[in-house]
Amino acid sequence: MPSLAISGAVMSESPKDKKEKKKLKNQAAMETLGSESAKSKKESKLKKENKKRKALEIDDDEERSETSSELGEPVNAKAKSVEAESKKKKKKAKAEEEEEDVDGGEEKSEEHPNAISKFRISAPLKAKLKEKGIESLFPIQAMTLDTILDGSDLVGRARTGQGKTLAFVLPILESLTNGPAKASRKTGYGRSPSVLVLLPTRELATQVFAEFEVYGAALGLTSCCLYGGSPYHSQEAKLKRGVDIIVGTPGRVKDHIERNNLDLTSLKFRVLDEADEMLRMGFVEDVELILGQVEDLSKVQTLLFSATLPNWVKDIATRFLKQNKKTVDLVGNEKMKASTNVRHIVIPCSSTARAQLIPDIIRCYSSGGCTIIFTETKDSASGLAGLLPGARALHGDIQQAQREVTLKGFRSGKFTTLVATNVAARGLDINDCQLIIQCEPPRDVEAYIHRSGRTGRAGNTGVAVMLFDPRKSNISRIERESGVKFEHLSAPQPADVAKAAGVEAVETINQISDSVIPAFMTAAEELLSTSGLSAVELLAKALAKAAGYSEIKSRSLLTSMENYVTVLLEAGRPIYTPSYAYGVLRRFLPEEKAESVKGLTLTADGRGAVFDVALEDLDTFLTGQENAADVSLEVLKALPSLQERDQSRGRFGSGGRGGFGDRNGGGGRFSFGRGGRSGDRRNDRFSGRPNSSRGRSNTSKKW
Ligand SMILES: Nc1ncnc2c1ncn2[C@@H]1O[C@H](COP(=O)(O)OP(=O)(O)OP(=O)(O)O)[C@@H](O)[C@H]1O
Repeated sequence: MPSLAISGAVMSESPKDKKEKKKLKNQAAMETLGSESAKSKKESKLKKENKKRKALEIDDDEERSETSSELGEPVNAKAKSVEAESKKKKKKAKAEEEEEDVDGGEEKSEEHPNAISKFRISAPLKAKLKEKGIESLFPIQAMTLDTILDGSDLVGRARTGQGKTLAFVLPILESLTNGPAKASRKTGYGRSPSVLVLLPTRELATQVFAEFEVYGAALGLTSCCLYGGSPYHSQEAKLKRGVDIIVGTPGRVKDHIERNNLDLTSLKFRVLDEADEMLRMGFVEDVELILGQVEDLSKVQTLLFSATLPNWVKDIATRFLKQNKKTVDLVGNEKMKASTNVRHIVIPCSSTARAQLIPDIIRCYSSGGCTIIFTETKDSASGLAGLLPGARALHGDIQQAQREVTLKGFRSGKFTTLVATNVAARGLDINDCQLIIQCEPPRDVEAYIHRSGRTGRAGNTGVAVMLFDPRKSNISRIERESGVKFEHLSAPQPADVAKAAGVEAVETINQISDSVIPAFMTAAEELLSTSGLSAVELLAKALAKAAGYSEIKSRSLLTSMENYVTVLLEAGRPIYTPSYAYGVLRRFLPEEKAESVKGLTLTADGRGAVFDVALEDLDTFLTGQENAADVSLEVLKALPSLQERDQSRGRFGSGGRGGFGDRNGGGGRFSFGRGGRSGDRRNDRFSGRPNSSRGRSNTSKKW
């Protein structure tokens, strides 16, 4: 089973790597000494380990049996047969281990099962991998390398951040220089490319291109990146000289074909990276045109990789990949589809409270690393970036040159908060990205998986926080479809955040030179004698100032708005509708006070309603309830389970009086929600299925 391999490789971290390095050193020393016995011992050990490694890889026979069926199904059938097979293999591996223990097994436990020394990777590439700190292959890489090198078409799926890029980069480079594609690939000045990699976004294209540049250079191969928004001239010049590998977005690649700059007739490899996204964006026709350029389909290998392969992608795989394609699916039918290295948190928050809340979330969850915030629209990305100190926006309306500057600045740590649309959701690999914040639930589960997967990469951990408005969002669908078990938390309370800030402020004070003391001594003494506060209290105030606090506000649990508190209303009988709850409030409050509550939502048990009350009105509410029979109001410390949007609709319909619309006409309460009341342009690309009728000019504007 795939999971066998996952556990082996993903866990490979520093202590083990140190051991591996030591082991490799030992091996090198043995070879230098020319010790025949050591050499033969090593060879026989390598043979055995190769066998074991093979046991972790896909089985050719099993794959053959699945090739004619559709993409989604083989995984099930395969899972069973692989499970039986893997039991056999486990037994066999155990026997081998015991055998090795007899003849010096102490070495065995130190070497990683997927150490790069064990793979068909040539010396220069191995050296480059080591230079980049890569000593062993990740499971998706280990399980696909031989298959690709041996010439098969392949569909590869692994969770975000598990190294899918190198899973195609390495075997392609090897095949072109030492493998089957070597003999027939074009060489020399003006050569047409051997490899085409298509991806959905410019940022991702640049990133994958960089990998080909680094590893391709080690083997003397050249690459070119083709994406829109950048001048044609330099791309044309490069193509004219001849390159081996093209990485690009469909629109610009198509443009170059139409301008006769690009000849794709003799490709050896075609890669569709994040194919589902590319097709969802409406690039189907472009992709078809591009893939259709190859003259002899039997001579080209097609590879398709993504962390998500929605069912409809199987049609695409059937159309573009050979019938006998192989499938390596490390997610398969496992419940959890999102990254397992990420803590998935949801916090209720109204759109109006986001800008106040997000800095505190960053303070509490970013561990000092960088944060990507996802918004649904370009306007809200720009708007939010403007409100958050030191943040920058990234979306499709920003000039390409500026997009590149922004991403470079973010990667290099010049600023630590990026506010982006889905343009940054796929594939981007940003070092030290600790926290993802989604301002509202995305429309589909794939977007959730990819966005949250911008953290917790390559075996690291991270946190993904999703804000949601319980009255408008349905997070249980995302939870169900992604297999994520959300941690339901309330917004960090300002007092808690301030405590954390106090610790930082102590550091700041400690760093101040003692030389300042004499100058401030007199003022300090005078303050102490006149303020009526103790020295510790005054010091606390000084720390607050150093941390940027002049007061501590309260924050509601429900909408996360400052200076509001969340209250539970019960009326001695079930509360079935919001209008009934408003009716109860009007029994003991003036009309305008009853109408002033924010975010009124029914509890999941149907016994009450929760809402936010302005701190200044709280007394009026609490005193008022005493005059109403059977009514109780309780200021909440934790939020109870609430009814979600669909639940309420299903039960009560959506159009009734006092429904979940904004009773105040959109002002102040959730006024930026899904209905687009704010006039904010919403990205319209998630139509759920690829829309071939949408033109490129249309789609290129979406983010
Ligand atoms: N064998 C390896 N050992 C250590 N690090 C690796 C290895 N392979 C890849 N990485 C690193 O893991 C990170 C994630 O890799 P990559 O971007 O290819 O993931 P991915 O599976 O394509 O993710 P996504 O689905 O989000 O696009 C990168 O920083 C990459 O350099």
